Amino acid sequence: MTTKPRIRTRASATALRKAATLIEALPWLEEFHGTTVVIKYGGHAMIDDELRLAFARDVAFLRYAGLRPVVVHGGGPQINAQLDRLGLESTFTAGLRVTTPETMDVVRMVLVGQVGPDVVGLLNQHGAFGVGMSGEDARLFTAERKSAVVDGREVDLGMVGEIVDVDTGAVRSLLDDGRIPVISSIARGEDGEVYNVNADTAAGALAVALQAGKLIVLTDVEGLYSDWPADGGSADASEVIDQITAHDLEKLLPDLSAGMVPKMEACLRAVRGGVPRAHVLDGRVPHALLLEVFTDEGIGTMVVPS
Ligand SMILES: Nc1ncnc2c1ncn2[C@@H]1O[C@H](COP(=O)(O)OP(=O)(O)O)[C@@H](O)[C@H]1O
Ligand SMILES: CC(=O)N[C@@H](CCC(=O)OP(=O)(O)O)C(=O)O
Repeated sequence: MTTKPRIRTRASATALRKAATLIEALPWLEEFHGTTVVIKYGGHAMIDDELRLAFARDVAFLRYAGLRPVVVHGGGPQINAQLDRLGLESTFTAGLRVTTPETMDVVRMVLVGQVGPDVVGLLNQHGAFGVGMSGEDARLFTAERKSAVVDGREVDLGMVGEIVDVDTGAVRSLLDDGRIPVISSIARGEDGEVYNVNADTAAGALAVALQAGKLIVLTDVEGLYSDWPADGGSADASEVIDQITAHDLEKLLPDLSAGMVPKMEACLRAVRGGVPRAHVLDGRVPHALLLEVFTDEGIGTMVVPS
């Protein structure tokens, strides 16, 4: 007895929805194919195991989709934990860690020896992509000592650096080779000293030097709130700004508080330096990166040129 071949004439509603989601990504795939995207990875998304796996999948997805992702990682909470174990205090001024030479050793050890390799390991579950680099390697970042101005007074921050030069040679070689550079925000000075650079700042400087198509900063809030801390004390009472021009952001900067300052400064620096779009996204949302890059709505706050 012969059996008739089964012909499927109708796709299920679920299958059609899946196809619609995939096809929604087509214009974005066309636009961003070959584009360099600098991603600052930090905050809560780095601590939660599920979110770490989702982040690695997203970055691998971007790479397989033909983009050129570069990851600059933070690690503030991990540095705090290590300092705590060693009985050393964590002190911040204007959102930056006051860095004694002793603290600098810990910062370097945690970022280059622990957090960076952890991110590389996650990415490499999806292919031989992740290559860790410190900003000291191949002269990626050159820094000068930076101080902060608080209430009109200059305050010494110790070994905190401000990036004055970026040599993108090694990062470009890795990208051309199909790798995903994973960068720790440590820099060497012309004076031979090692400096601690805020990771948001480092990501912004790198995005400009690479003339990236996007800078994406992942953090632990939905984006830039118009009113912080919100009236009523809860983030729910405040609205997320979905888009802001560099001009308007510059006016807003003096009113922002500590954690958001280096992020929004990095976005401003990137956009003013020729990066067409900079985003602050909620790293607590699984697959926030994919939602931003490949869907029509986008999420978080987008900074655009004036
Ligand atoms: N206007 C604002 N909108 C959103 N968050 C803000 C704002 N001002 C200050 N913040 C604070 O900035 C924090 C993000 O900075 P930070 O803690 O340094 O993040 P990360 O660890 O991701 O680098 C938020 O969790 C929030 O507490
Ligand atoms: C100068 C300065 O503050 N450097 C940061 C570098 C790490 C970082 O920026 O980590 P997050 O992005 O997780 O905050 C620090 O020592 O904590």
